[in-house]
Amino acid sequence: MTPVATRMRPLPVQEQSSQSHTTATVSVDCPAKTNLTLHVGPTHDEWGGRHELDTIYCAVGVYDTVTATAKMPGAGFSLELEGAHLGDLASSSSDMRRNHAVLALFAMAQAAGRDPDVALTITKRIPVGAGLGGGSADAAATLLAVNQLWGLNWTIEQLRPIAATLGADMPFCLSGGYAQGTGFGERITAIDPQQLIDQGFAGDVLVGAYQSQLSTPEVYRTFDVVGAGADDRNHLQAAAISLHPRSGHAIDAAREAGARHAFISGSGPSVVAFVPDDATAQRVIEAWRTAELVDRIIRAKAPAHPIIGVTQ
Ligand SMILES: C[C@](O)(CO)[C@H](O)COP(=O)(O)OP(=O)(O)OC[C@H]1O[C@@H](n2ccc(N)nc2=O)[C@H](O)[C@@H]1O
Ligand SMILES: Nc1ncnc2c1ncn2[C@@H]1O[C@H](COP(=O)(O)OP(=O)(O)OP(=O)(O)O)[C@@H](O)[C@H]1O
Repeated sequence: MTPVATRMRPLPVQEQSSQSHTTATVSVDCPAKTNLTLHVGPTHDEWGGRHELDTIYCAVGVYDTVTATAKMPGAGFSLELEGAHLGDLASSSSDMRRNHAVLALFAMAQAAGRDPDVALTITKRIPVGAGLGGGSADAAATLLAVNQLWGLNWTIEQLRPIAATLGADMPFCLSGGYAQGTGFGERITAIDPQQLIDQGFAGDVLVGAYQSQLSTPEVYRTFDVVGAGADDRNHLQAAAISLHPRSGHAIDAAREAGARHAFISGSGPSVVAFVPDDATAQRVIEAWRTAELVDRIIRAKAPAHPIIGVTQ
């Protein structure tokens, strides 16, 4: 499919400069995330009603690219989105001021005491509303890019509290790899990867993606009613499958075709399958395609990490 470029509506409350003054451009490739385990506990009022989590995050090598370019002082910000699969971000009712990358830019501007005079471009490859943390990846990429663009040199540990104000997954997305998340998902602890690698949670991954999106709050609300399946490492899996049954069939097919692990990614509806070799990958792809159990298949590697590049 030919990629479409969507230029977002200009912000009415701020003057947009037609001539941006480029001092530097920083591009960050930020990977998607999945949850190798996701244990969901009770809700907490002090977290805005969010649930207590104990999760093992894993970054998966499907990357969005966020490019940040300095603009003239007072020029304000701009946002451009590119990509073949923009989901509800392509809708005319999508408000760019609510885009996670823009919220991240504003959070950095506030923390640094600066104006958000930055042009952002997001090349989206992570499916939207898919349980793959695409918005969180874009926010994390923006924090990393602006940190570099403004020469702040803040450490990841200094950036994490800013990321935590934006969402549960964002602190993890700053570093990628594997990590444990507790609290509402925002408290990140390093873990020894060897056991996960030995269990087959590394190497080749197939992502089964869908045109339809699932709303994360709706999946949590459904979980509150249906609970977790007896053997589910991801407590949101039964809720996501009840809302999107094709994902359940895709999990069954991937396991039958020899995937070492196949599960709902986060809040779904995407399915992630870890495969031990190329022959198994081909069998899973064939099974998914023949029965039309997914709409799109993305091949990737895990674990993955953000990549920061300064182009000027
Ligand atoms: C499903 C996961 O991706 C698993 O890592 C996360 O729990 C959700 O991550 P996220 O989208 O970054 O989450 P947030 O933006 O903080 O919250 C979105 C919504 O998800 C629900 N939510 C999220 C995190 C959490 N610990 N409990 C929740 O109930 C709430 O309805 C919340 O309003
Ligand atoms: N930069 C962004 N990329 C993707 N979605 C965004 C972005 N900014 C805002 N959103 C909105 O956030 C919603 C969730 O999108 P996202 O791709 O982050 O889903 P998700 O991975 O299922 O989220 P979660 O992290 O809650 O599991 C979408 O409805 C989308 O409109």
